[in-house]
Amino acid sequence: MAQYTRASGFVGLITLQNPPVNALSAVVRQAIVDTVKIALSDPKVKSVVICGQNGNFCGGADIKEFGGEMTGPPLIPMIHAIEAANKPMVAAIEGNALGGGLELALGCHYRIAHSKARLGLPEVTLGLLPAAGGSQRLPRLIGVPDALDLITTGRIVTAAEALRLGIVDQVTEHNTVDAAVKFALSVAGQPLDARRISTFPCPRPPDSDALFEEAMRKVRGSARGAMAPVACVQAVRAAATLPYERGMEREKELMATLFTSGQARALQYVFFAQRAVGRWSMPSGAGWDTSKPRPVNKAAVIGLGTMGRGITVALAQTGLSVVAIETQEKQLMEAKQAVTSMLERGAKRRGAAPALDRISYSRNIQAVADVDLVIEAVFEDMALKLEVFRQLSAFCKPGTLLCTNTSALDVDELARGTPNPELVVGMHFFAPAHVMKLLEVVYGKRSSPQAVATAMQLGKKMGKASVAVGNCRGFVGNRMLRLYVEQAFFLLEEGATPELVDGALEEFGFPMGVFRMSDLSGLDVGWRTRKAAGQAQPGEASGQSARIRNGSRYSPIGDLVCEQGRFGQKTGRGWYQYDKPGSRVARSDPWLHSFLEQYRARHGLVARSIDRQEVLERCLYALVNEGFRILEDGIAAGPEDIDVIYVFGYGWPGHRGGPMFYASTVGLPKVLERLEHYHQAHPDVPDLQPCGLLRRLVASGSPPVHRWREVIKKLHSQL
Ligand SMILES: CCC/C=C/C(=O)SCCNC(=O)CCNC(=O)[C@H](O)C(C)(C)COP(=O)([O-])OP(=O)([O-])OC[C@H]1O[C@@H](n2cnc3c(N)ncnc32)[C@H](O)[C@@H]1OP(=O)([O-])[O-]
Repeated sequence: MAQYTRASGFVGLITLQNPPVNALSAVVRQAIVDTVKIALSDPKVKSVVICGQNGNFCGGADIKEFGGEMTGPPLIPMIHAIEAANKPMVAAIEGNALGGGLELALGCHYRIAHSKARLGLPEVTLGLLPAAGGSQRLPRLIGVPDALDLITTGRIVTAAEALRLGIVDQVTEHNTVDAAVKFALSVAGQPLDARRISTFPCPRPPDSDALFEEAMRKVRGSARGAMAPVACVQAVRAAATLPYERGMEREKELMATLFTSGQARALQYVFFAQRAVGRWSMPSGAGWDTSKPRPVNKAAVIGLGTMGRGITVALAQTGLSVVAIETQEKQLMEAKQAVTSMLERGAKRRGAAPALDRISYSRNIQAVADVDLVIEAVFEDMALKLEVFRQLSAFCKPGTLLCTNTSALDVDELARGTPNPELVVGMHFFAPAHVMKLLEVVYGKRSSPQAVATAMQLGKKMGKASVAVGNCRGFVGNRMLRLYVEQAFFLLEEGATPELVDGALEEFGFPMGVFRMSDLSGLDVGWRTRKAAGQAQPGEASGQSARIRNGSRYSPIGDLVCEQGRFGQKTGRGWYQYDKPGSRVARSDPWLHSFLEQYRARHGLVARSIDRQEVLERCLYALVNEGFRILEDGIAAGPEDIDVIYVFGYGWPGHRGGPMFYASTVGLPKVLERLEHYHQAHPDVPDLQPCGLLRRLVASGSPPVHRWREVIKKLHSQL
């Protein structure tokens, strides 16, 4: 709702009241319409201020209402009525003015913001565009290039930037509502014609056609099939080329297409999934609501390779004191230099001072003595990690949380090597750790809920999408990925090329297909793991046994490519060829194609024609099937956890909502039928056998994804 009061005798004060973010629900919109009417018809009121309660202006349209039938007064006429008012309307912006919230403010004649306010039109991140006039008013106010930037990216700006761009008229360090009331009194009675943004001509840059073409090329390149960024460019172009009313019609048409596209539904699911993973739970029932995190003011990072450096930067940027430890002098000096330049670059981008003095460097592990939490990021080697943990247990003060940054090692085994296993958790960061948004917080059998709560809270402070998951080989992300990559290898054996597989996956929306990604991250990483596990065997063995491990189909193709010294971009050769080592432009490699032909001939495999549909079904359904197994095993608490991991850590396109959401949109019966089909065709790949949970969900009528938790709970209670 919205409260109406009078301030300083002559100012009508409308306060939006819809905690926590004052979203514009039907009730709030109705209350705004009613209170604006009261204010405008009260002869004593000379001007009006609109603000939000609890220091938060407005988080935009109520996203929860998007799924249902539209009720209450629509936003567009409501904002028009505000703009058409014959008394000055002033927005007092504290906290957030986002989406419909900023559009409401743009309907006002003046905008006063607190210095800590954040403003933006993030609709594109929800698969939409600013369709309450935002796409038409913002370019008229700040010009086409800046409006294009903000609307197509959804970038949020600070009050200082908003002032520089001309979005707000004044920024205050003091009480924003008081400042706005004072301002409203000062402009009472002044003409308003020049303050109605919809009447402004849209400033047209001289080379606007080229500008829009460039903007379109840019969004098409990065959107990977997402419709909203393209529609945003089209809407801004309408603002620049059409009269306001026609522009509004275009905005409406474009919005209607997006609203019913399915992509918006997927992205909105991701928005709520991101929040749902914060309400984590462990199989014991302990969770976010029952476990209090310990305060963390000082942390240590052990091992300053690529991961350790990124983690150090991320911690320092969060405001923590960090002790960065590396035993070798040369590596320590190199790491210090790298961390300093990463912090300086980040600070320059944000226009802030680099947090250099928060970090102290040491070669001595005893420097951990007074820290609250340690993140160990040494080489992925169990014996080495066990030794580090033994030393940490000796030198840390009691109660220090011991976290291991590992992508695959057994957190329970590490915990068993310490006297306080309840203090041990995994923190699986993704490279580069100061950039990538995902963090898997891995709880072992003995990890205390408090330790998990502390790691989850630290992840949140670092701005990560943090997901609590159970301990198993590869945790959630890499455990599922193995099946996806394996299918891609099998497809090569059966007749596909890296170009075909990557093309299908990139068309689906991944930034890179399996093979381009593998070239980027280095083929040798997986090869080393497979050798350690006894899977990769040297030589060119042929015949059935060369492609079987533990009774299941195995493809040695990746191992053979590695034996040629082809490790990907860093060696200039991998699944593709590159101009020189380190180059990023992948080109088709005839060597690889003839290698595949020889390989098939040696193994008696006859290449068949494979289409993109099969590539998608084999790779994606195998991945999804493992996702169901992970849910069945209780490693992830719900489908949202898996989807957040894949969208934020593995390049899964957000407009497809994550693998589990995607499966629900394909239809679970279809996913089940295709898995059955492929399992029948490949009985030597047991992983293709549909998971019991998938069968159960189909048998219970394929409920929507938000109801899967009920089925999973029931399943676990019967075990
Ligand atoms: C014609 C249409 C044109 C206009 C379109 C739009 O405006 S589209 C909208 C454009 N606007 C945006 O895209 C802004 C979306 N919102 C945000 O980015 C952030 O919430 C924030 C920055 C406002 C606050 O961050 P923070 O870390 O302080 O808090 P938090 O993120 O944890 O959220 C707290 C709770 O509020 C909930 N909730 C939040 N917003 C909305 C909403 N609009 N609606 C409903 N609910 C919303 C959220 O789910 C959570 O609920 P839970 O889990 O407790 O049950």
